Amino acid sequence: MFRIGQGFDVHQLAEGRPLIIGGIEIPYEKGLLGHSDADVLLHTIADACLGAIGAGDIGKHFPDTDPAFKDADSAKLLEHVWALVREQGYELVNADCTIIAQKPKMAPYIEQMKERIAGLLQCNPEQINVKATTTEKLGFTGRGEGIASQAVVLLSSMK
Ligand SMILES: Nc1ccn([C@@H]2O[C@H](COP(=O)(O)O)[C@@H](O)[C@H]2O)c(=O)n1
Ligand SMILES: C[C@@]1(CO)OP(=O)(O)OP(=O)(O)OC[C@H]1O
Repeated sequence: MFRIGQGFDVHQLAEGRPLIIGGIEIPYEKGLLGHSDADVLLHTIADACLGAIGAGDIGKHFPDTDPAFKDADSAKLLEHVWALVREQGYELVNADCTIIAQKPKMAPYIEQMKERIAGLLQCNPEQINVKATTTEKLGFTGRGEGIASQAVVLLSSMK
């Protein structure tokens, strides 16, 4: 049996924060603001996984009102979500993700992100695709006010 899920997330860019996307720290003048480390890409993958198993969203599992998740490492949150997926007997077919950011250039970091995500989802980097696009300077992403991300995951049942 196959199950599909999708995720979408946005975080604001702010000074004085590290920019962490896909579990990788990217050198940049600003970072993403959130209750956690605000890793917008890992959040969308977690949401897509939760969607695929019909388990709600990351806000339900890791409320932003809970001090336990203040400055949380999103890689740990995704590992927890992935354990739920595995408990239900699913494995990853593939994940396809898009980072929507005017700046900085993501291309130099894409391979590292794929490897990090594959490690978290216990699969091969070939099963993970990460893309990036600008919005041609249009909208909040185009003005550099924030970064968005979306992801689709396909799971298959091992039963
Ligand atoms: N933050 C970004 C945005 C884009 N890229 C790469 O540039 C290509 C062209 O982007 P357009 O928005 O002009 O289509 C895109 O396909 C990515 O390869 C990037 O690395 N980082
Ligand atoms: C990850 C959590 C929890 O620390 O907080 P944020 O980093 O603010 O992220 P968001 O995508 O807004 O929602 C999920 C959260 O509850």
